[in-house]
Amino acid sequence: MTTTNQTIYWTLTDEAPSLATCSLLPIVRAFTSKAEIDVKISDISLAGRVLSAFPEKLSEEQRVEDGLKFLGELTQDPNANIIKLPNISASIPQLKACIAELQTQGYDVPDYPEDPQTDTDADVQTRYSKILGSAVNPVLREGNSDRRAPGAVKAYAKKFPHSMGKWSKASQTHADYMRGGDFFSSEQSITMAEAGDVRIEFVDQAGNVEVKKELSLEKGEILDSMRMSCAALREFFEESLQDAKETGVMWSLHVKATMMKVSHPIVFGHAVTVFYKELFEQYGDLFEELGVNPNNGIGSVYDKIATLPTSKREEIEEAIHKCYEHRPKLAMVDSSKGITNLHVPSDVIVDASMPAMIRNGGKMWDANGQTADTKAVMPESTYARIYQEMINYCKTNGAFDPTTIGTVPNVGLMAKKAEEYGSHDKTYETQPGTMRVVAADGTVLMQHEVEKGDIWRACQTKDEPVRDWVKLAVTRARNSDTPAVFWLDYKRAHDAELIKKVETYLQDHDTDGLEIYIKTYNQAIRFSMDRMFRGKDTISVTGNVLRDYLTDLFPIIELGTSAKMLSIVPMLKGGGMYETGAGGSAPKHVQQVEEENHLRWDSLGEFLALAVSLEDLGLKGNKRAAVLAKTLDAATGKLLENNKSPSRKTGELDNRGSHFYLGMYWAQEVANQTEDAELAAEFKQLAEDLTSQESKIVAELAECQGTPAALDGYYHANRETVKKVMRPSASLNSALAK
Ligand SMILES: NC(=O)C1=CN([C@@H]2O[C@H](COP(=O)(O)OP(=O)(O)OC[C@H]3O[C@@H](n4cnc5c(N)ncnc54)[C@H](OP(=O)(O)O)[C@@H]3O)[C@@H](O)[C@H]2O)C=CC1
Ligand SMILES: O=C(O)CCC(=O)C(=O)O
Ligand SMILES: [Mg+2]
Repeated sequence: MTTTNQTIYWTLTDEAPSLATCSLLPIVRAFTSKAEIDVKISDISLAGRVLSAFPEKLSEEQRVEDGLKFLGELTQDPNANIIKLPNISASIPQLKACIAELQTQGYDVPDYPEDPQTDTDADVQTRYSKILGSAVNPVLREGNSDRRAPGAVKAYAKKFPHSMGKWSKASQTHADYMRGGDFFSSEQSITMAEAGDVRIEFVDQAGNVEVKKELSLEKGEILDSMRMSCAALREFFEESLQDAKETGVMWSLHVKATMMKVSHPIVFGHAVTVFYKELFEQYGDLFEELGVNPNNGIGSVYDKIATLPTSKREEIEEAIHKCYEHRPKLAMVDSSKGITNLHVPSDVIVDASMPAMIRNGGKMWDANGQTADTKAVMPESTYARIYQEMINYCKTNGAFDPTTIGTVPNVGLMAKKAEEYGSHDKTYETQPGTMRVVAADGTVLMQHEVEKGDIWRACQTKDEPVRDWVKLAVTRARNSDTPAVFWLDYKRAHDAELIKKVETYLQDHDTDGLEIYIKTYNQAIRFSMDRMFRGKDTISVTGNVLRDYLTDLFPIIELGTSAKMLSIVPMLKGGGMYETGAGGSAPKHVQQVEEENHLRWDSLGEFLALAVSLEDLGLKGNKRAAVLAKTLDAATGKLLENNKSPSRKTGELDNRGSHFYLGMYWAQEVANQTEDAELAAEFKQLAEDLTSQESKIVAELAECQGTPAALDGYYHANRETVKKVMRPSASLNSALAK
């Protein structure tokens, strides 16, 4: 498939970003249409993905194109130009809610079968499993990741700093993680000297061999295998709960059940059944009958008991409450609604939750709506240790000061489902026996003894992405004239393999005058924090998980949110994907719209992404696109300087208002530039209209706020209704229509 270089594919996603798109896109198109650029929508929303999976269940008019499949193919095209907004990575409870909503709207999509009994159910479950969890990003990310805060954004944060919680030296907050029995302690890793096939096998205690999966590996590919002990995990949870209870600190769990969609829901489930141990002991059989799945959170218990007679239900609710008596305080997601950290596995996601806690002076919310110190539990020790380093740093030096600190951008290994983030189809909850990786000739390459309930997984890292990542790191270090640190721990089997490659591939590049280091995670974060504290910048060059974690951690400390990051994925095949920021789809923001018609979503990530997307079209020969890119950058700079970003408060400038300002500044910039006089003339009218009507438009955008806004759906809102909500200014709409 080939495309002209005149199309930008703009993804339609979920929640706050999809609302924002309704307001922003008409403005964007007013500009791009003058440069013969078509901005096409591609629907990759959760609802869109569900609908496209069951065409045979839908009428002709109800069917939708499989946007993800289309874009996945497009990533192989050197002219691909995709603007990717954050989407929901759905947990099972979210998927079920989405299905139920579509059914009430008249779409005959099947229920999610938790425990398939028939072939039809099994087929439905397979189709849904491709939609669950982080199903979008790995398909589109056919390149490595380059995320940073542009100069103008950093300057904005220094001029208008976000608030930071105070850190006390006496804070009880700390990270807690397993000291043994986890993936870190059991990791094994090999590099393929030649291309070849391997088998993942399970050998039971009687010696029977079951082939779990066959893999064709490329020359130079790294394959890891590792095990987490179920017994050690449960013991760790019990000890950490008792320790929290004894020391009087709140307890919170931080995992990534969305991205790590197979292993982390299991880990989450163990936390639930250990925390509510007596409950599950007492009602285990009943829960089994009712189909309670602790991996879906304690919320699953509440869901399933809803159908029981009142007296039984109340008895179980009583038993749940009894568990709290001898457990520590549990961190809350929404204390006003009684939603705890263990309710739903997708509510607390480690990449965003830990930085938010650190930004908050090490505190999370308790059941009374008060903030409290917390024991932040991340069972897997590999990455948890970096958070403890930052906590230590903040306890010693106080909170970081956004007006003075430097920046830590990231170059992340991500392409081709690198490392843990591609392990889902090679993750197993085991029976007692041996899990092993065997070469075609029968040689056992790696093996682990496993017990019942252990989690065993294998991870692949291809050579081509590693080469590209090293090159990207050198290029970024050169272009930003900034030291770069590879965060690689020689004690980790996988990293030891990677270090050999990095040392080899660095020699392919001119690194004269560059500062490039390889440091363990703890050394790397201390080095970076020390420099950041002194106002200096340091590029982090990391694997896939740290890419994800650090591109929330540092931006949330530096800028208040990772939404303000420029996030570029230079695709291996030459195209470009421009992600908007590094954060998620901000469900809380939608709630505010529904209650008060105020959208606090900041589209800065979209503005930055669009500018580089246009710049790329410019480099590929479209001169007007180049002018639009430059003027958009200038407009974004002005928007930041004049503080026209959305406010959190209803009645003040929101997402729609900041879009208006972007449009006004952009039109002014285009009208005033001299590179393309004809284009300048074409934008004179729009610039004048928007400038002269500024106060009227801003008033119209404020007037609509304060009362609830119905969106006719959450996962599959009615687009026409949303458009009306998101485009309430008649004056702005008519200026754009002209
Ligand atoms: N690239 C992707 O597609 C990603 C998708 N996700 C998905 O998003 C969903 C929610 O994830 P969650 O971990 O809650 O993270 P979110 O980033 O959605 O939410 C955390 C908080 O970050 C702030 N925030 C995020 N984006 C913006 C923005 N543009 N403007 C202003 N503030 C912003 C908000 O803070 P406040 O409420 O204080 O305003 C928000 O509540 C999940 O389904 C997750 O899987 C997550 C990460 C990346
Ligand atoms: O795809 C996801 O689930 C989340 C991705 C993410 O958090 C990131 O890439 O920063
Ligand atoms: Mg992330």
